[in-house]
Order: sequence, then C-alpha cells, then structure tokens
Amino acid sequence: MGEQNKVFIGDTTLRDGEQTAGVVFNAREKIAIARHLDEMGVHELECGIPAMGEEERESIRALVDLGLSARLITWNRALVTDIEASIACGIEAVDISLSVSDIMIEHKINKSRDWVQEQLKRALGFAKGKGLYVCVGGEDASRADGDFLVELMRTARDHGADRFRFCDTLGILDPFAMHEKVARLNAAVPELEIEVHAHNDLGLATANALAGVRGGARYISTTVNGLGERAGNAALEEVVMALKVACGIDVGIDTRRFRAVSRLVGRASNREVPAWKAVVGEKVFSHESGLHADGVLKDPRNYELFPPEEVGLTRHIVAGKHSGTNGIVESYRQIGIPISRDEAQELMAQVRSTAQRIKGPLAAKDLLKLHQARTVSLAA
Ligand SMILES: CC(=O)SCCNC(=O)CCNC(=O)[C@H](O)C(C)(C)COP(=O)(O)OP(=O)(O)OC[C@H]1O[C@@H](n2cnc3c(N)ncnc32)[C@H](O)[C@@H]1OP(=O)(O)O
Ligand SMILES: O=C(O)CCC(=O)C(=O)O
Repeated sequence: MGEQNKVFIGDTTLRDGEQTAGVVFNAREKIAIARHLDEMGVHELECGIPAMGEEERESIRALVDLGLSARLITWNRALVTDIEASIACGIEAVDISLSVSDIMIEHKINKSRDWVQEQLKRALGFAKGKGLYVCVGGEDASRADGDFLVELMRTARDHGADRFRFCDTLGILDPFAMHEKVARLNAAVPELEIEVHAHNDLGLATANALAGVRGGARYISTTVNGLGERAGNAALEEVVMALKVACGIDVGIDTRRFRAVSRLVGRASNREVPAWKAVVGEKVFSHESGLHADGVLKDPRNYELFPPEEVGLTRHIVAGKHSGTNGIVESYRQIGIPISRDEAQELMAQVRSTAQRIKGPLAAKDLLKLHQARTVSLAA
C-alpha cells in the first residue's frame, strides 16, 4: 500500500454496513464476506468495534486468524481502553474517531475543541506507541470548521497519524463542496493521506466519493450494496466501476465477483438487492425497448458501459411492451425458434398486448403460445 497516485478501497461493510439499523452478521457471515472481499483484492477491511464486547472481539480475532492480504482495521473512540481492546484482538491498524463539528462537540460529546485536540494526542500517542497504523476519523468533518480541521490534521500528522478520514457523516455535501473541502485539506496538510467517507442521505455518496478523490483523497470508504447507517454509504461496486469507467482509475479489484459478493451481503444483511441497483442489480443488463435491443444486438457498446461479465452479470433481451422486430427475433432465437423479421413484425402487436395484459415481460411459454397460435391460424 502507499504507492504514488494509487487509490485504495477501505471497505467498511463489516463495520458501518453492519451498523445499519437492524442488520446483524454472524461470525460465519463475517468470515465469508471478508474472504470474498480479500480474494477480490480489496485493500483494507474495517471489520468491527472491539469496544462492543467479547462476542464482537471473538469475531474480529477469527478474521485476524484468517491471515488475509487485506489490512484489517477496527473502529475506536478516542479512548485508550478502546484501542487496548483492538490490540487484544491482534489488530495492527485502528481508526481513532473523534467528533469534529461544533454541533457534535458541544451537543453530543459535550466537550470543547481543546478537549478534542488533547484527546486526539492522548489516544494517537498511545496507539503509535504500540506500533499501530492509525487512521484518525473525523466524524461530521463535512460540518466542521475548516480552520479547526486543518489544526486537527496538523496535530494528527505531528503525532504520527497515517491518514485522516474525512467523514460526510450526514451525507449533506454535494460533489462540488466535497471536492473543495478535500482539496483545501490536502493542500494545507499534504503529508497526511485523506480518506473520504461518504453517506447517501441525498443519493450523492458515490458522486461525493469520486469528488473526494478528484480533490486529492487516496482512500475511499465503501460498503457492498451501499449498506450502512440510514440511506447507506458509497457502494463498493459503484465506486470501483465509476472510478474505472468515468475516471479511468483502475484500483486493481476483481470486479467479476461483484454480483456474488453483492448477493452474499444482500442475504446476510436481509436487505435484498433491487433489480435496478446500479452495477449489480439483476436487471441492469436487460434490454426490451426496440431501439435499445437492436443497438445491443448489433454491438453491446451501443447501450452498455461495460460488458455484464465484468461484474458477474449476464445480458438479457426481453420481449415486452416496447419490443421491436429485431428484439423479438432474438427472443424467439433464445428459446430455440428461429423466426424471420416478417414473422416478428406480424407477432409484434400480440407481444405488446400480451405484455399489457400480464403487466410484464413475456416468458418463454407466452412466446411459444403466440407462435403456436400464429402457426395454427396460418394452417387454417
Ligand atoms: C458515525 C459513526 O458511525 S461512529 C460509530 C458508531 N458506532 C456505534 O455506536 C456502534 C457500536 N457502539 C456501541 O456498542 C456503544 O455505543 C459503545 C460501546 C461504543 C459505547 O457504549 P456506551 O458506553 O454504553 O455509551 P453510548 O452508546 O450511550 O455512547 C455515548 C458515549 O460515547 C461518547 N462518545 C461518542 N463519540 C465518542 C468519541 N469519538 N470518542 C470518545 N467518546 C465518544 C459520548 O459522548 C457518550 O458519552 P457519555 O455517556 O459520557 O455522554
Ligand atoms: O469516525 C469515523 O472514522 C467513521 C465515522 C462514520 O462512520 C461516519 O462519520 O459516518
């Protein structure tokens, strides 16, 4: 880790993902998710909160025992006792979190900016004294005073922190503001790497994560399927594919396993993945509309950003209300019935009215029925 100009993924499915109200992973699920992400080449896994108690610590120790290539990191309050609990799990990297906005400093932790600075020094000093890799988590950094953040990052840098996590805890930023804030911090404290941790309350988490990278962040927090507090976090699969397709940045992760890991986390979190979910939804490579099906059949690049196999999905040409001739020919070909364009044109009205009646796409049996009826009427 740490190569020049590389972007790293710090996946927090097992920490912030599991913080989603009502979500619980058992130890077996945690291991399966961690193994999967590790085998895909995800660089870092935030894997739990040792201060929560013995059961959580046991599950973290089990992950440590796997000997994964990914760096395992735990979430900690800025308390020596939390960090000791992480060390007791065999963990070598910690996130030390502090609330940094005035609203949270005054109305949540009931302290002062000075207290935050001093507590950071204490906790960071302790962690570095134990030889740990330390990310300083700035909770609610997006609402914090900019000058105070710079001061805090300088303190973190001077006391040996390895990176600073800029958290848009409430998901209030737009990508322009995210870019501006991260760029400012990066210019003021260039020695400290920045991670961007974006929430999706306004549906902007992925866009904000990318804006953070454009502003100079080297690490991105993600979760599989965008699982996470409230409306979730920046989705791993969206961030990685958007970096690749929209920004030309390949983070070196095996994207062909996105569908599999998405379904695994979907089941374990009891949060089914919507069919239209960007990148991993079951139907995001389904084409029904006449012009789209025609375009895809001629060359998939007409309507697909990348081949479905690249994320573990498959392409479907669907016969339905909006189908055109070429799509209908293809739908019949898929069920082993070769038909001509003329036949497809003749069947089109019935394909449309069947779709209208059943309020959905035609299954193989519906297509077969229409074809048989046409054959019978021609023979009569
Ligand atoms: C934005 C985020 O996602 S941060 C991650 C949050 N994750 C979680 O809360 C999930 C796991 N949490 C837990 O199991 C528990 O909340 C624990 C073990 C961390 C703490 O439990 P408890 O000691 O029972 O306290 P409680 O849950 O009520 O937490 C609030 C306390 O933590 C303090 N606190 C909050 N953030 C921090 C921080 N970064 N550093 C130090 N103390 C903090 C609060 O001021 C409050 O202290 P007070 O009771 O003296 O006023
Ligand atoms: O403080 C951190 O490191 C992370 C906190 C977090 O999950 C958030 O602010 O959304």
